Amino acid sequence: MKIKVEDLKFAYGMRKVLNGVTASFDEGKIYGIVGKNGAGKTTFFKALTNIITNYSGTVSYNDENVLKNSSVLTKTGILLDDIELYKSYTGWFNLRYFGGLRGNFDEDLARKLADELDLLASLDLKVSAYSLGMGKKLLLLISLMNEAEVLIFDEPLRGIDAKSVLWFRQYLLNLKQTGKTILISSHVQEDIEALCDEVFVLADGTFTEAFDLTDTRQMLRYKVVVSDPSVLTEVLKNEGHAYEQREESIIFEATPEQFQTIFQACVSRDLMFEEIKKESKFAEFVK
Ligand SMILES: Nc1ncnc2c1ncn2[C@@H]1O[C@H](COP(=O)(O)OP(=O)(O)OP(=O)(O)O)[C@@H](O)[C@H]1O
Repeated sequence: MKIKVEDLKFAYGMRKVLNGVTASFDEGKIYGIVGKNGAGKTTFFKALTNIITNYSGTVSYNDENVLKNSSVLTKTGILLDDIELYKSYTGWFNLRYFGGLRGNFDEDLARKLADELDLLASLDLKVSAYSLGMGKKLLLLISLMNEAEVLIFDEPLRGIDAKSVLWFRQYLLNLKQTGKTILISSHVQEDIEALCDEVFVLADGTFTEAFDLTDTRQMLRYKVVVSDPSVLTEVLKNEGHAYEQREESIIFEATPEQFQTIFQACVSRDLMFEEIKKESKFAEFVK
């Protein structure tokens, strides 16, 4: 399903949070929404899913306005941090209740995924006895229960163990292959890099930057330590790259192809690279 957002504006009282967000999200892709604490990522997701409705602008799924036809949301799975589970009931109760709210509940699928997430045995316990990570895994399972066409995850991997993070990443990449539309917010650069095709930066109420992570010509930020910085800085100058020297490191921007040219020019002058770190430029907006 294609999601289209036009000029979305929303305020909590006097506090403007979304101030004219326009974007569209296609099938078969994973989108990252990043931004500082309080930038409005959760609020944006709530507006996409009718948890917040008193906004101006439009949100449509396959050209159906969600405010006018909320039934399109039966095809949406959402994980938000602040969904209140029934703590005095078991994991199974919560899974069947919330997982089944929007349609058929597939007990076999629930059991299979719970097993893969090492949560199966704990589903018989009351949620009040869950650790933070177990609660998060239960929320993850709930969001995956209704075979949604659109999946929206607010910080889905915060607090869960490394094995489950890898499991969940692979699960999402498989879902993407089946044509789902997936949005995810995260403060973890590796999760965004491993999962997302495109990244939008939310700041001051709008998307201020967008990065296409599938573009092999994207500019990366390199941070390197070399045996003789003067050789590298000379090569960078010759190749027309600005750079910054910070303690031991030299920092500059280049595409992977440009980096190869710089690297070869340096190596042919016997320069040793002691450390090479690279990161996508979006990384500065994630933390
Ligand atoms: N129910 C609420 N009532 C009033 N203000 C709220 C409410 N929920 C959020 N806000 C405010 O709206 C702003 C955006 O919050 P939101 O939770 O959407 O940000 P976020 O980008 O998801 O942040 P984080 O990265 O910390 O999760 C913040 O200033 C927050 O204090």
